[in-house]
Amino acid sequence: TRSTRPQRMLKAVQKNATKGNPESVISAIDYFCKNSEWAMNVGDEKGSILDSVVTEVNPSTVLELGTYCGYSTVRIARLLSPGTKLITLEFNPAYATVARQIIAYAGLQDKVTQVEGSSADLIPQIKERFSITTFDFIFLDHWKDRYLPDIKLFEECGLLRKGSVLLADNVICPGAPEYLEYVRNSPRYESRYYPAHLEYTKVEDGLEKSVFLG
Ligand SMILES: CCNc1ncnc2c1ncn2[C@@H]1O[C@H](/C=C/CNC(=O)c2cc(-c3ccc(F)cc3)cc(O)c2O)[C@@H](O)[C@H]1O
Ligand SMILES: [Mg+2]
Repeated sequence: TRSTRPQRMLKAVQKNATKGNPESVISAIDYFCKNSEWAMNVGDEKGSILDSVVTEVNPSTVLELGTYCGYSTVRIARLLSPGTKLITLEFNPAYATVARQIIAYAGLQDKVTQVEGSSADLIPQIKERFSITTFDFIFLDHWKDRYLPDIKLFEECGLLRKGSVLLADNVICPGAPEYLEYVRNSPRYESRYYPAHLEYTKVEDGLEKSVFLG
């Protein structure tokens, strides 16, 4: 049977990137998406904004919702201080399998805890399963209509502390209007929009950074 796009992306990484070199893995995926097949990775332009926010926060505890093929997982994990781990949630086993191989090719498997399942089920289990009290940094890039319910779940489960930073992809395209309305109007968040473009296109998109105020 025909391969899937994630499988073709993995092949491109194995062919064009250098094992153990995260930068080359990122470049290989961006090259594949620009020259062969578009895919919904955060991409290089928004990825650079992601890098700058991660570097600024220098988090000890990180959560990513929506691993997909692991592109943003690699971008984040390569910037983490030694001993820091990132938890990434993905409920599609086929995507999780590709991501595992791409993260391993980058040599970052020791900095990443991949968890297979839905954020709705997993978020309430995180404290206990991973002995986490709160997250310093959360990257939201899963189903756009799940951003709002999941941020409310973070609040309910006590996973946010004063200063926790949430960064959401695609707040313009495809868009997350209810999420934006919430974080921009809630007195419990300080929000800022980073304008950019939809990955590998000229279409307007951007990232929303929201700091939990406690
Ligand atoms: C039930 C919600 N909980 C979840 N828990 C765990 N993993 C989840 C969850 N939702 C979705 N996922 C996974 O996250 C990924 C989904 C991401 C959804 N992203 C998008 O739809 C998206 C879509 C676009 C886009 C933009 C313009 C277009 F014309 C076409 C597509 C661009 C992006 O950057 C995107 O992130 C998949 O790997 C999916 O299996
Ligand atoms: Mg996205």
